[in-house]
Amino acid sequence: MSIAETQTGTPAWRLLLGYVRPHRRSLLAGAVLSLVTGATGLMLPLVARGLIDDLAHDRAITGALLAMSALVVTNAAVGALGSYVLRRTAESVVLGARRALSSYLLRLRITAVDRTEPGDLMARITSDTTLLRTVTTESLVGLGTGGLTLVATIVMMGLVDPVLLGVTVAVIAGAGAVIGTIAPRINKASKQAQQAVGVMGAALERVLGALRTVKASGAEHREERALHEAAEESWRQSVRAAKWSAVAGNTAGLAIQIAFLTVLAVGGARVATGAVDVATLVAFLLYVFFLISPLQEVIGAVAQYQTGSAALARIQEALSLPAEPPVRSAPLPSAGEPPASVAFRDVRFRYADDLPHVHHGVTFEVPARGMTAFVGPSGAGKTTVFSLIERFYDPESGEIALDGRNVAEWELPRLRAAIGYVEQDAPVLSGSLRDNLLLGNPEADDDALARVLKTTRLDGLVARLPVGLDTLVGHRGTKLSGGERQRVAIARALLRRPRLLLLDEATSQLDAVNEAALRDTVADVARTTTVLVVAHRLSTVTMADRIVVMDAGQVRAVGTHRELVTADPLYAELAATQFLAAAD
Ligand SMILES: Nc1ncnc2c1ncn2[C@@H]1O[C@H](COP(=O)(O)OP(=O)(O)OP(=O)(O)O)[C@@H](O)[C@H]1O
Repeated sequence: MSIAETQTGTPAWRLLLGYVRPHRRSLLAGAVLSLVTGATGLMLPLVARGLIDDLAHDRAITGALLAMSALVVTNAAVGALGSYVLRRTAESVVLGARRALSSYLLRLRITAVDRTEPGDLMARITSDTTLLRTVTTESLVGLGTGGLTLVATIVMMGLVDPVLLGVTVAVIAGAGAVIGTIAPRINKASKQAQQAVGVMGAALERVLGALRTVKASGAEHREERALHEAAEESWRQSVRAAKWSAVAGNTAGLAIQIAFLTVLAVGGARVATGAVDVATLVAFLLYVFFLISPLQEVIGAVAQYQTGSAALARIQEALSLPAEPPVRSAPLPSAGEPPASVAFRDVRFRYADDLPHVHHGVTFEVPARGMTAFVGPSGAGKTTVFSLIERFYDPESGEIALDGRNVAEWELPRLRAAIGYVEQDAPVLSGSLRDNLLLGNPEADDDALARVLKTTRLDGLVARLPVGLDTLVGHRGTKLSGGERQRVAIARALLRRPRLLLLDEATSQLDAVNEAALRDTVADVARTTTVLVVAHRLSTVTMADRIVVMDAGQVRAVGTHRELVTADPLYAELAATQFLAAAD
C-alpha cells in the first residue's frame, strides 16, 4: 500500500479539531480578544450617529469625540494582543502536529517505508504542517470571530432598519452561493500543489542522497529537469488555488459594493417617504461597510480551510501508514547474560502481496553461542533472514524463534535490545564518530568504548584525527572510508553487548590486516555470543562452526566448510569461485 493509497476517511474538520483541542483555552482567549476588538469597532457607528445628532442639534461633540478616541485605542490594543495569542496558539498547533508526525514516522513499519519516498514524508512534516498555522488562525478563528461579528452586525442592522437589512442579506446570500462553488476548486488545487511539493522533496532526496553517482553519471541535467518539473507543478497548482482564492476574496468586496448601492437606492427612497431619517441611513451605510471585514474574514476562512484540509489529509495519510506499537525502550542485556539461540521453522515470506516469495519454507536451528555463516548466491534470501529476526517484516507462515520463543511474542524493544545488527552497507549517520558509536548504547562507558575501538582497530584512526571521537563524519559518513564505516558499524553493534550478533558482511574487501583483525574479533565475540554472519569471504566460512547454504529461498545444506565442500556441489562451486576469488 503506497502512501497515496491510504484512506483516512475522517473529515478534515474533525482532524483539525483533534489538533486544536489541546490548545482550546488559548484559542478561546484569542477568539474572545478578537471579538472584543470587533465589538469595539461595532460601537463606532453608534457613537458616530450620536455625533451627527449632536452636530444637527448644535450640541457639544467633545464627549462623542472622546468616546470614539477611546474606542479606537482599545480596538488597536486588544486587537494586537488577540493577534499575538492566536498566532502563538497556531504555532503550538503546528508544533503538536510536527511532534506527532515525527514520532509516528520513527515507528513506521519497514514495509511502509519500503513503499514511500522519504522526501515526500519530510515534506509532510515540514511543509504540510506549516499550513495548519493559517488554518488555525485564519480559518477556525476567522470563522468563529468573523461569523459572530457578522451575526452581531446583522442584528444591529436589523435594529436600525429591518427593510434595509433584508436587502443586504439577499446580496450576501448571493455571494455565499458563489463561494460554495469555488471552495472545492481551491481544495483540489491546494492538494495537488502540496503533492507536488512532496514529489519535489522525494526528487531532492534522491539526488542529494547520491550526488556523487549523479555527477559521475553526468545526469545533472536530467535530474534538474525532474526537480524543475515538480517545482513548476507546485507553482501551477498554487497559482490555480490563488486564482480561486482571489475570486472568493473579491466576491466579498463586490457583494458589499452591490449591497451599498442597493441600500443607498432603497434607503434614499425610504428617507424621501419619511420612513427613516438621514442619520439612520448613514448609520446603516456605516454598518454595510462594517460588514466588509467580517465577511472577508469568513470567506478567507473558507478558502484557508480548503488549503488546510488538503494539508490535513496529507498529514493523516502519513499517520495512517502501518506503524509499530508505541512502547518504551528496553534495557540492553547486562554483561554476562547468556547468548541467544535462533530457529526458523518452515518460514515462508514475501516482501509484498504482489511480489514473489523470497523464502519458501526456510528451516534451520542455531544453538546459543558460536558462529553460523549463511552463504548462497546473490538474492538467495540471506539478508532477509536477518530482517525477519529483527522483525522488520513478519513471515507469511512458519515460525521464527529466539530462545525458543516466537519473535512475534517478544516485546519488540526487548527483542531488538538483545540483538546487534551490522547491515551490509554499514550505514553511518551524520554527526560525530562518538554519536555513531554510542547510537545503540548511549550509556556505554569510556572503558567499553576504548575496548571496542581497539578490537575493531578504530583506535588508530581516532588517534590520528585532530578532534578524535568528536570528528564529524559527514552525511552518511562520507568522510570515512568504506572499511572504516564498516568497522564503525561493527563497533556500534558490539557496544550493545548483544546476545545475538547479526553481521551482514560487506561484499567489498577490507584490507588484509583489517580483515584478519575483524576475523579475530568476530571469533572472539562468538565465544560468548551467538553470531550469525552472511558470509562473503572464505576466511569467514572456514572459521564458522556451521554453514547454512541457501539457494532460491530455501536451505539446501548445513555443515562445516570441510563437510560441505565434498557434500554440496553448490557450496563447492561457491567456495571455488566466490570465496576463493575474494580470499587473500
Ligand atoms: N525491501 C525489499 N522489497 C522487495 N524485495 C526485496 C526487498 N529486499 C530484498 N528484496 C528481494 O528479495 C530477494 C532476497 O534478497 P536478500 O537481500 O535476502 O538476498 P541475499 O541472499 O542477502 O543477497 P546478497 O548476497 O546479494 O546480499 C532479492 O531478490 C531481492 O531483490
